[in-house]
Amino acid sequence: MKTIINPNRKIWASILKRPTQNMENIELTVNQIFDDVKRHGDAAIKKYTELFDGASQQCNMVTEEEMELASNLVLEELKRAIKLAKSNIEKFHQAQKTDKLEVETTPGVVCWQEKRPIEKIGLYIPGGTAPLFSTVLMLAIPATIAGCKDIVLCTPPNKEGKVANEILYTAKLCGIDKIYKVGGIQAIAGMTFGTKTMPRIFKIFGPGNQFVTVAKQLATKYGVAIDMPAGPSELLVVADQSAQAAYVASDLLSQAEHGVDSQVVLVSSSEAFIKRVQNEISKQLLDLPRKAIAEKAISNSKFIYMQQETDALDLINAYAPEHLIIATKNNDYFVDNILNAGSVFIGNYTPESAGDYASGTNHTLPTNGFSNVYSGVNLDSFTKSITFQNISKQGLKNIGPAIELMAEAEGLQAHKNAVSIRLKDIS
Ligand SMILES: NC(=O)c1ccc[n+]([C@@H]2O[C@H](COP(=O)([O-])OP(=O)(O)OC[C@H]3O[C@@H](n4cnc5c(N)ncnc54)[C@H](O)[C@@H]3O)[C@@H](O)[C@H]2O)c1
Ligand SMILES: N[C@H](CO)Cc1c[nH]c[nH+]1
Ligand SMILES: [Zn+2]
Repeated sequence: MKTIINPNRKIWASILKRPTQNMENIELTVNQIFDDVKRHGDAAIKKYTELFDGASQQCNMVTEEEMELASNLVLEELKRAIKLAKSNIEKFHQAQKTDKLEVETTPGVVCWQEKRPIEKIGLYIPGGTAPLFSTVLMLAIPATIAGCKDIVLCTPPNKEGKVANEILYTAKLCGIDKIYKVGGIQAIAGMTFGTKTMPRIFKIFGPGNQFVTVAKQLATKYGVAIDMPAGPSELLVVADQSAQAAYVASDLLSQAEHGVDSQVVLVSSSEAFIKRVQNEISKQLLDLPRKAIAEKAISNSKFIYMQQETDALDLINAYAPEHLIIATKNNDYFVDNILNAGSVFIGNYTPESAGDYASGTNHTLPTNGFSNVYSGVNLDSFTKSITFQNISKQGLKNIGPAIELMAEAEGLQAHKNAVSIRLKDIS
């Protein structure tokens, strides 16, 4: 683990490049699978499920009996933990509901905006290297609060063609019953085109590996919306001597264990502190069941000494991390000035894992620098705003002449006429 000392701004982009695989190869695979699923529907999905997940299945839908059985197999203690997380996630997302916004812009001209749910949505739950049942909570809860009606869930099966009990239990708890044992690119393609067994949906939500993320991006070319690119997990920690090296190491490892292409970064104004964190990482790694994955991700990670807080802030904003932990003497400076981050965790007692599971915020967040333009999943992700207006006779008298003038100046006579014909009747 090497420390980079006060890197020059010119090399920020190159040192902070994400450890993604060759995207061109992935795009090629994604295009081929999309084409195949578009032409051959379920048969193609079956073929790729066998190829990538090693599962041979006759039916790709989870049955009611499977749901029931799975729910009975989840330990009561874990069920209680899931329910606590559900309650907090519900509270935070319920509070995101906003009232109807109404403004009388000119006397007699009333404009308002109302939110309506997206009708048909698809939730992708990662399951390649770990069955992320917490993601079911993060997607199904806001979808239900927003009022989405047709919800399907896709997740990869294991080699026996089964989905983890915890995913099925959590889905049942959240009222989701249309579950497809399909993952990866083939799941995204299935929801994009629709097949005999899978419906075509309007918007796809959820995180995934690079294959899933590139597939979601391709889905947009076929008229399906997506929440955002939410790929391999990332964490940037900015910490100084006031932080606990062991805590910081545990946070960095928490995101490193997601996958070999995860990226974690430490920025600190103390070289001695960085050294302590690196030593702690080496120690803590030894006990991790996913040691090999975390070790590979750590090898791609960056430890950066930044003498000046102002430079550190600029670097963080340029990197636009998915998660940002702030543990410094001067937390307020970073909190007040951060521009680009998916979700921020403040102080020594706010591990990033809290947001992954149970504090209430959503863990489906933009990666790969996209937090400079995208928000993480929230209640609004599941709705669209419709504007309405109702203009009285007096209202049209008030703004009509301005509309007539503007329409004429744009050379759009029919637009002007639509106002003039009414004004003639009123006056
Ligand atoms: N950004 C976020 O909000 C967020 C949240 C949770 C998890 N994540 C990330 O989600 C990812 C989950 O990844 P995962 O792999 O465990 O599960 P996954 O479900 O995303 O992907 C597994 C699927 O990938 C496909 N696949 C695997 N290798 C392939 C290949 N060579 N060619 C084509 N398809 C292939 C298979 O179909 C497999 O079912 C991790 O990278 C994790 O960091 C991100
Ligand atoms: N850290 C992931 C988001 O990048 C979310 C997650 C789910 N389970 C554990 N972690
Ligand atoms: Zn995580």
